[in-house]
Amino acid sequence: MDEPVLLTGAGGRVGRAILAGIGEAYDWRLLDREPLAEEHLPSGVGADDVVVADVTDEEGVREAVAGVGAVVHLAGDPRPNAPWDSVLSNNIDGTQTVLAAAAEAGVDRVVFASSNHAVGAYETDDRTPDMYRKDDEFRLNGTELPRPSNLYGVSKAAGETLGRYYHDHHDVSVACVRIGNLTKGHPPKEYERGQAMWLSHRDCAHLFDRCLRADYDYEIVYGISDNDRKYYSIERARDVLGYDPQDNSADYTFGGEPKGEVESRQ
Ligand SMILES: NC(=O)C1=CN([C@@H]2O[C@H](COP(=O)(O)OP(=O)(O)OC[C@H]3O[C@@H](n4cnc5c(N)ncnc54)[C@H](O)[C@@H]3O)[C@@H](O)[C@H]2O)C=CC1
Ligand SMILES: O=C1O[C@H](COP(=O)(O)O)[C@@H](O)[C@H](O)[C@H]1O
Repeated sequence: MDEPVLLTGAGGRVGRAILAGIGEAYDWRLLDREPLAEEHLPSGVGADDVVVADVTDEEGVREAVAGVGAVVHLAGDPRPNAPWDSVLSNNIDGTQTVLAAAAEAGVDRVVFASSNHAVGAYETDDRTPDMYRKDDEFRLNGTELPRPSNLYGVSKAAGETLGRYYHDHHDVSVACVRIGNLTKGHPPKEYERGQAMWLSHRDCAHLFDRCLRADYDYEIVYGISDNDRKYYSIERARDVLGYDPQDNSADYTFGGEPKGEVESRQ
């Protein structure tokens, strides 16, 4: 891609994982409401490429999207227990502001950080904990209706629907990635749900890279590694985006140690 890619929420966990993996592959414009630490900037990204703005600030966002070819929209309140006023402003209003500015500027594609919490209520008492385990065959594939776990999940479902609207009415390609649990270095420790939806840092960067390169119209995909324990299908991400994850929480003990290291000590 010749034009810059705008990354919102660049200073956060997901933003840093993306920049660590594919920071050198694109010409970036980075936006966050907090100033970004210089050590997290990829080489080639200077002060002129960094925008300190809130995604609810229409004018600031309009300036940030001017001339970009794509937007990766991560900025928002990531807390599953976030209160309504925060998700309404940061997640719903912020996402609408970003999508509207992108559509107005003629940006080709927007990649939206959705969440497992948009569908968390599929994890019913009668399905859990079996659905978190390797031999259980229950799968969500992205075609199901949202069933949010919480108001944060409602805001993510709203972001997906806003993406649908801006795709249908303004021809923006939109990929919504229902991210599982991004954890660096190892799957979440002693947490079955987290191990079923682990997204490693390298698979995260690769998945967003595919979202920036593949051709699609409107997609909802799950963003998890190729975990044995999965209850989210990654087939759509493989087929449409060419996602080819390298990591699997089954390669680690329940406590998060690489199995190879444990075996070599025995
Ligand atoms: N980390 C994870 O495992 C998951 C993350 N996600 C989603 O991915 C996105 C990024 O999450 P994380 O990096 O984990 O969160 P984070 O809190 O580490 O990073 C979010 C970044 O966005 C910025 N930000 C927040 N509200 C903003 C606003 N109104 N305007 C401008 N900047 C703002 C913050 O300053 C921060 O740098 C979020 O939308 C979150 O809901 C979804 C599922 C799982
Ligand atoms: O959307 C998100 O989901 C992950 C996983 O949820 P959890 O309730 O199992 O921890 C969460 O860690 C992350 O903060 C959130 O943005």
